[in-house]
Amino acid sequence: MNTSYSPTQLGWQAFFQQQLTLTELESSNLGRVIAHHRSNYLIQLQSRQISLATHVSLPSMTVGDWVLLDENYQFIRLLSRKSVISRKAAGSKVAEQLIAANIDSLFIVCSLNQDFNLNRIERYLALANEAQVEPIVVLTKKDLVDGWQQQVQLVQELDPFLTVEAINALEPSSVECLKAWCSTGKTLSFVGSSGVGKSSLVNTLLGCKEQLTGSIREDDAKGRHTTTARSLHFMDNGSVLLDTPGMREIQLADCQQGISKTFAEIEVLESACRFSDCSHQNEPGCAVQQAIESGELEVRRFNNFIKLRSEHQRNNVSLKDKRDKERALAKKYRFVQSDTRRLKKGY
Ligand SMILES: Nc1nc2c(ncn2[C@@H]2O[C@H](COP(=O)(O)OP(=O)(O)OP(=O)(O)O)[C@@H](O)[C@H]2O)c(=O)[nH]1
Ligand SMILES: [Zn+2]
Repeated sequence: MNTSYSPTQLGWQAFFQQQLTLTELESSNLGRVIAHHRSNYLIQLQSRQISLATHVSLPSMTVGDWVLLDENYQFIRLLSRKSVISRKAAGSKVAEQLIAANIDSLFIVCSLNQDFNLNRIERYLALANEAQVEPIVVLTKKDLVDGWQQQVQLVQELDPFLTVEAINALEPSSVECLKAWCSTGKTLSFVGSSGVGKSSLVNTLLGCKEQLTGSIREDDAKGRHTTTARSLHFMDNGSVLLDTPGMREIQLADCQQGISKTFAEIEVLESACRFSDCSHQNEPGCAVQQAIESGELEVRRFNNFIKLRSEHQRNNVSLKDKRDKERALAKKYRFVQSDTRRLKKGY
């Protein structure tokens, strides 16, 4: 690929510049991770792409990360992230999986037909709020649904300050409203279930067919997901789009602030309960139950809050336990290494 990009077109911002010395700025190469495959990372530099083989010595990286490379394109270090979206890895494995790094806004994509689900939107809002990136809820397939205005209203009721847009992802004039977030140097990411129209949206915004979409997937006899890896695309106006594959399971881990911010009004109610450890079931003086009875708080929203909070607590305990064990093991290795060195030197 011979296309040349300016640092700003790659999403370079003052936040990253501040992390470099003058010498590093003059003598090193800067690159952005644009794809993460099983055995390598694909790095976009200003005028070329390079492949960096995955290796235990490399930190865990994800699409959107900025890396510093020496003059021979050898890895020096990963730059501190402005934001990162992560989840607990799918399945029973206890690990955090990075989804996207250094993004400015997150498009939460949900279709207005069968996929429409307020609980799922709240889950994604918690992710965006944890990462402190601006969430924009994008409701697709407006052309296929009558009465979509009602669904827009339901999403808006989750938070009066939330931006909610209903669109037809296949129609350029319909996605025009999203261009306000696509300004030069900004990185946008998309999350949402498989088939909701993320790749279609990327294509319409880019004005081309860079991403294969579901209609092409339907020819795939194996029925595989169209988007198999996260990837970055560069828009002509200088913004960067980061597509993610549809995720069947987004379990929250390390997301306490995100959950608090998403359900702020419930936490305020909780603090007004008579008992500080109120379970909001049938205790006297429960402000949460009173709010549900008066219609001020929706039962669905309360149940989802309890569900996400307990899921988070469960995952966080296992993650913390894993990290503590890893730390203890690393300390043990360091001790054994220094002990061996000491014995070799004979003192
Ligand atoms: N009518 C209509 N069809 C849409 C719209 N958005 C997406 N589609 C269709 O829905 C199907 C799935 O769209 P994709 O863009 O592949 O969905 P995706 O979210 O990228 O799916 P994954 O790659 O599996 O994560 C395709 O056949 C699209 O043409 C829309 O707003 N209106
Ligand atoms: Zn209570």
